[in-house]
Amino acid sequence: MSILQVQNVNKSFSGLRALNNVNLTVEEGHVHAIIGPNGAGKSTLLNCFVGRLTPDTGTVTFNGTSLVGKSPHEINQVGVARVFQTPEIFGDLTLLENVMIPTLAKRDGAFALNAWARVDGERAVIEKAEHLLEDVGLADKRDVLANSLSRGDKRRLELAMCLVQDPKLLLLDEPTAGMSRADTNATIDLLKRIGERGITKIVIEHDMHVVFSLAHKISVLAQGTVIAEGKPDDIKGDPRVQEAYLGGAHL
Ligand SMILES: Nc1ncnc2c1ncn2[C@@H]1O[C@H](COP(=O)(O)OP(=O)(O)OP(=O)(O)O)[C@@H](O)[C@H]1O
Repeated sequence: MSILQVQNVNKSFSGLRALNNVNLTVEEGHVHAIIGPNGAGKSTLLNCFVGRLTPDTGTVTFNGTSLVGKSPHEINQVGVARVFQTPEIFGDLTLLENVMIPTLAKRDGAFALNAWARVDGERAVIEKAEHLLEDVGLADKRDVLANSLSRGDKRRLELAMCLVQDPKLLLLDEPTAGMSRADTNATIDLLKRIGERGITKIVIEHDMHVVFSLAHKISVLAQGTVIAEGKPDDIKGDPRVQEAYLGGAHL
């Protein structure tokens, strides 16, 4: 069953066609990778899914609900969460506080920081946040300020902040960018474990090791157009992809 349908999406920036009639279907529970060379339109497409951009034409439907014209907050409320290339965390709060914030925001609609007093009594919220920190391997740092984390840990923290919202669809924009090979492999394992919960994921990624380790299906964008789509093995051998993506090099 599909969870996200993208039909005939177009987006231009002052004459530049960033997305050209993009069609995409994401199956529930799958990891769907979107790959392509720099400037292919991957981030533009993701931004159309989360309400940061509105397509000029076309439809984006999540679980039967149109996302076009909805605000990022509204889209988040229907179950779509995004992990950014540059982690969006609160540096001067502890890890535990960081993970608690999205839960409170989701529950109250608008989060007010003076709500901390109330939060003290909220054992369930604290326990959920603690579990998530454990899941991403940061439990021992729960009372540390987020500013002091390494880049890899900041990304893990942001992932926990997304997961605490119980998203149905998780969008990951280059989740391993700038990571060492060891951190990259740890992130692959972590994302596989999250996969066991049945959360659907869309991953934009340049690292083919990550893509082929995780993806059930891959869509290849080049100059705003989907030039190929299929299972990892099909994509690996597709000459159009090798030509467009790596200038003829082998994936
Ligand atoms: N806000 C904007 N204003 C003008 N042009 C833009 C804007 N955002 C993206 N573009 C252009 O649209 C095209 C697609 O950009 P996009 O960032 O979506 O590509 P990408 O595939 O994500 O690239 P990368 O892998 O380098 O992140 C590029 O030519 C880019 O310069």
